[in-house]
Amino acid sequence: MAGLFISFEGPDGAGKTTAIKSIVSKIEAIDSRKVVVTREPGGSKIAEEIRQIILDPQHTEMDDWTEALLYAASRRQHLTEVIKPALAADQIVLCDRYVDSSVAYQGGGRQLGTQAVAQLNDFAIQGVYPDLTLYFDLPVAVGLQRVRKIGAGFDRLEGEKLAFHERVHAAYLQLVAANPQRIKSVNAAQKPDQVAAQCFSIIQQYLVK
Ligand SMILES: Nc1ncnc2c1ncn2[C@@H]1O[C@H](COP(=O)(O)OP(=O)(O)OP(=O)(O)O)[C@@H](O)[C@H]1O
Ligand SMILES: Cc1cn([C@H]2C[C@H](O)[C@@H](COP(=O)(O)O)O2)c(=O)[nH]c1=O
Repeated sequence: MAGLFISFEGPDGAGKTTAIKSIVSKIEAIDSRKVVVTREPGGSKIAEEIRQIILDPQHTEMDDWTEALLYAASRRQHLTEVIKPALAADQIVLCDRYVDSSVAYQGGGRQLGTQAVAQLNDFAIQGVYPDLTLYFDLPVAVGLQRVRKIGAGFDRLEGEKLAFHERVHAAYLQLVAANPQRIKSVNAAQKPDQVAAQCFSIIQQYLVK
């Protein structure tokens, strides 16, 4: 498949969305391909509807495997409707979270097992992995503090206890160590413009000038 697929990963409040916004124009300045910004869970009508179900803080009774399956279903729909067509059209896809989030949050955080959740997602993604994944490295408590400051309240996942988020963090670090070719760490504790600059210096190596 042509195109360039980049995912952004990390704990809640790590600054992924903020960085993606400022990276788009930097990419467009040197690569003529169309840049598509999207996110998971979500990114298409059906996938966004699944997102609402998953993140609703009132859905306290949701079974952990149901949660994992819903993330995978949302991913499958998004991949089919948005990511694959964009890559086939030789576009650049910047995706705020993708399959590594499921491995870290459901595999690690929910303790369903990182291998089991990766296998579940194999059905959804059929081998479509990002060319590059930027991992936003930040202590869990700092990210949650940033989210708290926004004042919009926590969604169902953000509202989990600290131990859950620490397990997510540990699973991410394992993913980073196991996939050095694909996943590159970014220091997300820097100022927003420094974070964006570090992301872009990595992405630049994948662009067509
Ligand atoms: N480098 C930074 N330093 C301090 N604050 C930041 C930084 N980057 C983003 N923020 C702020 O932290 C909050 C969360 O940022 P953002 O939404 O970009 O994170 P995110 O990784 O997309 O979070 P989530 O995964 O929870 O959606 C926002 O209020 C944003 O303004
Ligand atoms: C894709 C994906 C996401 N999550 C979690 C991570 C976050 O807590 C929320 C999504 O909210 P965001 O503000 O858009 O980052 O969902 C997950 O647990 N598993 C996944 O596969």
